[in-house]
Amino acid sequence: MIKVDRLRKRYGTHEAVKDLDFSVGEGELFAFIGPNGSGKSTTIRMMTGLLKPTSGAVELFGEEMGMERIHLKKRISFVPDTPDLIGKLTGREYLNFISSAYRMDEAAFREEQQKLVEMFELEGKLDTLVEEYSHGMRQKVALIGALVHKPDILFLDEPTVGLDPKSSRNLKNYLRDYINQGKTVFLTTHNLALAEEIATDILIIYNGENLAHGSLGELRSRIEEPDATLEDIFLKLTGGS
Ligand SMILES: Nc1ncnc2c1ncn2[C@@H]1O[C@H](COP(=O)(O)OP(=O)(O)OP(=O)(O)O)[C@@H](O)[C@H]1O
Repeated sequence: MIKVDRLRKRYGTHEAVKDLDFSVGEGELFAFIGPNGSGKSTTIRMMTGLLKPTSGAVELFGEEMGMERIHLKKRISFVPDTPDLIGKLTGREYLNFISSAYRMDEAAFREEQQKLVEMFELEGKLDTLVEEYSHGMRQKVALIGALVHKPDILFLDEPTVGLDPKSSRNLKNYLRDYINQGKTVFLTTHNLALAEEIATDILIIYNGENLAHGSLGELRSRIEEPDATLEDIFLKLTGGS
């Protein structure tokens, strides 16, 4: 579903992402973790065709991804770390806009929207202007917009930031079901407990480079601590105490 090949990004003289190589298959949840400024958002923006790589390539569904690849973009969703929704629309108008942009069947849209609105406890709040929503409510509407058309690949940059504990848990369960249906999820997060619980594959990026990659079990073997948590592994490999 995803293949990243020697991906690099330079901002001026700063090498933000250096020679990243990995792939993600169907039914996998790939957790991309790393300290602040390590290159996660830069990578995810290149993967979703929002930022041009300095060199290297990203393939989605076996085809090279790029800014103009609309037919690939139709099959994915991306929720950035700070979703920039249109403030003068209500939540309902925003979701209707998403539905028409993705040419969704009206009945399928209504049914899926209803499920997601219940999951995030936004009943009765969809007719409020987005600019009047709290940060968490905006995050929820952005997530509903990303999930409602059931993309084949879901890219999430820090999806649980701003969500209350119940919504975080509901999202976690939703993502688990989602990959069980053969969909693919690529997420960045500082919530290592969440990544430990649901990721099938984990990559730790450090200063733009692949520091470690594998399943939780493989990462535990790498530091020779069979009972280590992902937090233990992360801190050990990135030099934390
Ligand atoms: N538009 C830009 N121009 C110049 N430098 C940038 C730009 N965007 C990011 N950077 C730099 O690239 C590096 C990687 O940033 P990036 O936002 O990808 O990190 P991140 O891992 O997502 O961080 P965080 O966990 O804090 O969100 C940082 O050193 C950052 O300062």
